[in-house]
Amino acid sequence: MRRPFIAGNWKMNKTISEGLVLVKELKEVAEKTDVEVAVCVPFIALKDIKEEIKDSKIKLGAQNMHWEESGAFTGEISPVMLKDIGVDYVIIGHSERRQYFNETDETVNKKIKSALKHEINPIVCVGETLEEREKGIEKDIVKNQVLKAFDGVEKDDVTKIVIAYEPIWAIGTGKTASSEDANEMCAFIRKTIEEKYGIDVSERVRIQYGGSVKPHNVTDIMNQADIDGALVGGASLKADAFTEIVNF
Ligand SMILES: O=C[C@H](O)COP(=O)(O)O
Repeated sequence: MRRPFIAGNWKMNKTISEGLVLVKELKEVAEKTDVEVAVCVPFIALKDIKEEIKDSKIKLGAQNMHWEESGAFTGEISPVMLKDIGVDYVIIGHSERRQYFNETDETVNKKIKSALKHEINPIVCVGETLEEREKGIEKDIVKNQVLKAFDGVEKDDVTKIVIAYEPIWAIGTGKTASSEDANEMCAFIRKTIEEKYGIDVSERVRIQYGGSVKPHNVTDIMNQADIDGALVGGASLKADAFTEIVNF
């Protein structure tokens, strides 16, 4: 019922020409699978990558955006600009943006509502730090992030949003949450959505896991009942590894 969704987040990697080489190699796997496949690429590569994948099944994502449509915001990119290129998804509130660029629950919420207004599907990231998990407050943290992210979001829009649960301690570290722990949190996120919007919505919203997803652990992760996909960092930079992940 929920279509599996594997998205690669290239982060600040790949020149345009390197990115073009990679997506050319991914077209075939996207063609042959029922899994939805997206690449979330640096802003400057969006247009060229779009041109390369326009006749393929690969979807295009950005990694951030401003919530305003235009204005004096030096260095920022607006939803109007992303839509003009034909972007399908935008990652919002990635932990690296929260940690290094002062992204807050409030800006995440503004960005989500703006993306929806411009018909770009948000992939909203939530997740706890290691310290928070060790204190046993990880569910409180994640619930709070989810509720603040969805504040004011209309029921009809909820399933346009993909939620990515990314425990911060698992990102780029080689440590993955056990698939059971990851599923437990994804089920908890789904419950949080159910409490706010009802089960008809919560059963349809897609929840990804992110954090050191690799070819060797993806099957186990994707076999979990409440995990509908993966947001893949490091392993999305190599065609063979990402292809194996998509073919979990
Ligand atoms: O957005 C992707 C996540 O931050 C995971 O990155 P990673 O697969 O390199 O751990």
